[in-house]
Amino acid sequence: MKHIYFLGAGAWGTAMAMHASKNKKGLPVTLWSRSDELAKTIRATRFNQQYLQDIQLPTELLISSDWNQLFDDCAQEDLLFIATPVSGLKETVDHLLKLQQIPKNWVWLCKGLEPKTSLMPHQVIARELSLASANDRGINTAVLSGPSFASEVAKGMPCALTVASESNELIAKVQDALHHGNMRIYGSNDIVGVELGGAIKNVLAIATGIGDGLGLGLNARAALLTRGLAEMMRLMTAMGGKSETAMGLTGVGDLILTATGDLSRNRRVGLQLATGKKLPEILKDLGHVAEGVLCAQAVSDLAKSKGIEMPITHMVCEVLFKELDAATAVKLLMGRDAKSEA
Ligand SMILES: NC(=O)C1=CN([C@@H]2O[C@H](COP(=O)(O)OP(=O)(O)OC[C@H]3O[C@@H](n4cnc5c(N)ncnc54)[C@H](O)[C@@H]3O)[C@@H](O)[C@H]2O)C=CC1
Ligand SMILES: O=C(CO)COP(=O)(O)O
Repeated sequence: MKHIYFLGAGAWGTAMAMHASKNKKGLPVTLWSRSDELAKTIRATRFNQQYLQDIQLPTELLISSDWNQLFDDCAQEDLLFIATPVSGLKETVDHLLKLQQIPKNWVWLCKGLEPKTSLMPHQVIARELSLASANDRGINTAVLSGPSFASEVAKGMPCALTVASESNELIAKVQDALHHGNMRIYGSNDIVGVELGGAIKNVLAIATGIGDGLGLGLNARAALLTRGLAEMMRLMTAMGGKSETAMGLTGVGDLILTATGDLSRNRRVGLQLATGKKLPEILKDLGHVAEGVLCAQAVSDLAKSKGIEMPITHMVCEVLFKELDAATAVKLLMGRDAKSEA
């Protein structure tokens, strides 16, 4: 590996590129933005004020918006991180596959499902690779996830993440690139469990934000998180993931962080829904993606197609898309019939 690339200069791509640029081997790291203007501003000021306020970028981090020259000097064994939201995955992969020369190790950082198809990110990528007949281009893939607010990572605060892949070689490569300083990287082979944990915790963070915003109390919050975790585990195992993954960093770990930490965009959406503010206005003011809003329906549809009950997720969809008022949603959840906990 000679070079590390990050595609997508939002909060998370920027924070992770900053961390990677301090790698033990002194490998060059390039952060690519699709916006010429943002790339120019970051290069001139060393700040990405649009997505990561008041945090200075290290001088060694390279910034580019030149797609055509980005990989001119790349080697196949280089590491490429795709840091766009789920909505940018398809386009990014399609663009990559049109280039003559690209790194062959891809790791995505997004947390969600594709709307309408309910596909997990690894399935979206597999679909695009096979549509482009690119399966034989020897691309190795992995997902990196876990409890990690971008601003804390950008400030070098401690955090632990999980990389999941079928390739132990790629897991080791990602650990080599990122396991240093205040970041620990654990390995896993459970791609489905890791991806579903990341998507579902975002929906549950909206639910917890709603509950906290309505002032339902700490008992309610604990109940919501625990029953939400049960929903996560049910869908995960039905889709072939491991229940242990739900109990790890990318499951309960990220759920605790996102549902209870006010830095979470998804939680903030929930808090504002509880005040009666309308979704379009909330999203306009947020200035960032809230993946839980984009994937709640996809999670709910996937659960339905597998015959899995996810009442909290279903109620989040009703509040988000059917204008069900938040207090009524709570009443409906509390009014469900008594049942066994398992
Ligand atoms: N911000 C955080 O703390 C964390 C975010 N994530 C995940 O990482 C993903 C990205 O999140 P953020 O960077 O925080 O979002 P953000 O809203 O801060 O930035 C999104 C960035 O993606 C870019 N983008 C969107 N579509 C694109 C495309 N087709 N091609 C190239 N660039 C594109 C936008 O221009 C923008 O720069 C999300 O799935 C999120 O759930 C994961 C861990 C932590
Ligand atoms: O995924 C995250 C933390 O692990 C970020 O969560 P939000 O997108 O809700 O801010």
